[in-house]
Amino acid sequence: HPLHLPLDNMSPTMSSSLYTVAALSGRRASQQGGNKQRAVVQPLTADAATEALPLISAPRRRGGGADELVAWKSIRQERWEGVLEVEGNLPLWLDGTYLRNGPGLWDLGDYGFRHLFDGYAMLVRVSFRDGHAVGAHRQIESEAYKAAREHGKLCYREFSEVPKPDSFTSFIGQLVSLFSGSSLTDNSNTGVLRLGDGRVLCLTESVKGSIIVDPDTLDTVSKFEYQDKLGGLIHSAHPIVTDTEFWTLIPDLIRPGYVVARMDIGSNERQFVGRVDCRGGPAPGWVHSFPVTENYVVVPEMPLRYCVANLLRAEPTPLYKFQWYPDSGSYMHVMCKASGNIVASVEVPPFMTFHFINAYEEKDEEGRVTAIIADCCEHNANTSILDNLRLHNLRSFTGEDVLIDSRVGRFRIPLDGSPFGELEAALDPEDHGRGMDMCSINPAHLGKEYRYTYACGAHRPCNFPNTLTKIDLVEKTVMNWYEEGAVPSEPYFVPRPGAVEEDDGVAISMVSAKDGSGYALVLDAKTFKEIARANFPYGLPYGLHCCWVPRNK
Ligand SMILES: CC1=C(/C=C/C(C)=C/C=C/C(C)=C/C=C/C=C(C)/C=C/C=O)C(C)(C)CCC1
Ligand SMILES: [Fe+2]
Repeated sequence: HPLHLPLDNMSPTMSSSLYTVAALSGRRASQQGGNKQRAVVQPLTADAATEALPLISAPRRRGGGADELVAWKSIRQERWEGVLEVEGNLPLWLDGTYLRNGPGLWDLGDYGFRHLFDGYAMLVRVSFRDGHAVGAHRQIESEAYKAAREHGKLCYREFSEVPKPDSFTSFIGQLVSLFSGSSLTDNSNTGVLRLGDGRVLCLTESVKGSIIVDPDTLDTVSKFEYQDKLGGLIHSAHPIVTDTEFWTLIPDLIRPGYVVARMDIGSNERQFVGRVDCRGGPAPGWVHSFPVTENYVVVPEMPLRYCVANLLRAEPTPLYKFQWYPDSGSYMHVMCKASGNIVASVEVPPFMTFHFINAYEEKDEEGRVTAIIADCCEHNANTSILDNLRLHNLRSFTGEDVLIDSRVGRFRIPLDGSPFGELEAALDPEDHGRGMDMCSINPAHLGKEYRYTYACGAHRPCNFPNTLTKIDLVEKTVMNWYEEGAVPSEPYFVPRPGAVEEDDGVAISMVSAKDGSGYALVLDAKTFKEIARANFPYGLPYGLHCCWVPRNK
């Protein structure tokens, strides 16, 4: 029988199973002897489903928005789990769990957040076995999310939102807590990765927003506490992770620069490797991600720099916590992993990137390293991409082509002491619709020469990347997947066990469809054709980064 869940993303034609978490109203909680809001897990019966109250009362502020895409709608049921209906044939070797993190809840009562990156983190899981799929989603229980749920208002400083002080004393308190880091969010809504020791870690750019989750139950297990003295309140949201190592970048806002640190897998102790001093000022450039090669760490310094004044501001500025300093220059630094020494520091044309794709060492005929090649999703040095990602803009597509152009930006950083590096498009950006972000590669090629990247591209006119694209960086050719009105997330490459060829595997993306439904799309990475889709019984909000947890590993 169809269940009437309080979930506006629910497809009316499908039934659902398993759990709901209902936040009890004050009335129900006090009947049970408590006076705070409490969440309980209960088996989902038809009765429970109709009785379950929305976690945070429904936002009415947006004025209906019947034609609003499900990709940009909050999910207000904390968790769900159930068997997914599969169309097509899932490969039998696909045995494990795909996890995707991202913002899932952008509303607190009648108050709607403004930016995509503000939403409270939600994990999506699709577990594949024997050609079947089980899906689930669950909110991450960060301190920021729990406090918002308990008090019905924002309590921590998010990407663009800042708690409103209710008195002068609390304003002073907030300033003090900003410097100590205690008011910074731990809303871990950006990445998810599997460490070589099996722990699954969710991340954002605050160090305290590093949270261990259980990949099966999606339980929030604990904070990932660094047991070292490196400090730092913020770090890159994309550490580089292999089976044995973890590399991270910590921007230093006091003495503008970056600390490069390395951690052994199995440990919680980062070790200082080296430091890069900024060549431009007044603060380090934003480092959402960075690339590595086999022997080097590449530290990007872009003119979109952290801005302490904007970090302190109560209202978001057009560039949020950042400021664009075109005269400060753009640089790429290269650090030797073994010694921590800087082996190159070159000036490059201005750039704007969130995501590095990969990097590798270019060698001459004698095998000497002559240059570092580093590829990224580059937004033509245009910071307006941040404005593209405001929820109002995402929710109001008028048919006008407003998505900022992007390309595969390829840096060449010479190691011969030359002062300048190059930045050029690695292929004609028209081939992927001048849209390019949310990339993945075959992890076996991390830091090494590689040929393929999978990403979101554009079918214009659009206001957001709306295709999936496979880019052959050697042949400079592209294959695209597109479905009208669909919003696909990062196509995550999962290699077939035992594969030899770089593109032998699948690319998995979660799609928020135009009709309000949602599904996990499985593309053959070689042909880039759909081989199966696993349908969720409700629409999924857009999400960010993914990882793969093989079974029994
Ligand atoms: C910047 C500070 C903070 C928070 C930073 C956060 C949450 C950054 C998140 C960045 C993301 C998710 C970037 C993703 C980009 C995606 C793109 C361009 C997608 C394109 C589509 O295909 C705090 C930690 C809150 C405070 C300190 C400063
Ligand atoms: Fe990212």
